[in-house]
Amino acid sequence: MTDRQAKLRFEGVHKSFHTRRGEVTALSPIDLTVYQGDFIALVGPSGCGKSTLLMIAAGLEAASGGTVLADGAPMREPGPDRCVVFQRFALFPTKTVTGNVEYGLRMTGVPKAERRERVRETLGMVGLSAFADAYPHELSGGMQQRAALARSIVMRPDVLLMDEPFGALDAQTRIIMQEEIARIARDLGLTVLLVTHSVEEAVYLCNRIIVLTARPGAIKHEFTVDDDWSHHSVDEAMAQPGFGSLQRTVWNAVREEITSVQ
Ligand SMILES: Nc1ncnc2c1ncn2[C@@H]1O[C@H](COP(=O)(O)OP(=O)(O)OP(=O)(O)O)[C@@H](O)[C@H]1O
Repeated sequence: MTDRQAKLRFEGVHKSFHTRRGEVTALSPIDLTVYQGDFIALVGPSGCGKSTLLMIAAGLEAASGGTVLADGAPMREPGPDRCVVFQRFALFPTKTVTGNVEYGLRMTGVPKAERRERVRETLGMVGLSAFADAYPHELSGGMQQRAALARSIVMRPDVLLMDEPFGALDAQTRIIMQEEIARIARDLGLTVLLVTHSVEEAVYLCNRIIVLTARPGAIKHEFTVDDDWSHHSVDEAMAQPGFGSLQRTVWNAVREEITSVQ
């Protein structure tokens, strides 16, 4: 039991797609509660429904059944309380970094002076202050992903949904971004649901790791991460014996599912 507030709750949520080749069941009924301050990873074999669950949480995909509750109320559509960061940066190419980051605030009617202040503060947080007037094509991949992250966190979402957010980045940039999202999540007290293929990333960033079975995805096992590794740098954390042993345990659970369909 916990007295932390439930920000997002999946109750018997399942999903099938009707395709030309017949019905594809992506998700078996999922029961999962995301509490305030959780940093949860969804890991599992390719095609097990991780992104589908995230899209349902975002309101960008409809569940075939079950209920999703956002802050206790049934949720049916996208809202500024649940922002998504995708693997591909998805910035507006014709808007500057400032224009991109302030877009959601503008759409929700935040007055100009407050918008400018919040954008300034957020760009500082993600290390992009010097690039406020740059256009996406003038930025590196890592900087574009910082801008995409800024565009989400400027909204102070109840739940930040991230789908392989560092998957398109080079290995070095990825490590730096992992350390930065850990710091930002801590500073802002964010609640995060993260889809990742990297068990290492999950152990480093998360307090809960949900392993899904091969498709149709069901919850196979939930691991609790007792140590907050994200206070260390990634290389320091990985050097600790407890980190490696949890990483191996989680990976074995994922591997079991991958090999079950081979
Ligand atoms: N729009 C769609 N129409 C038809 N089938 C879909 C659609 N979206 C997803 N699927 C199917 O649902 C299943 C789950 O897909 P999903 O992308 O959620 O998996 P995933 O675990 O995120 O995969 P990966 O790790 O490879 O990104 C797959 O079999 C996929 O082909």
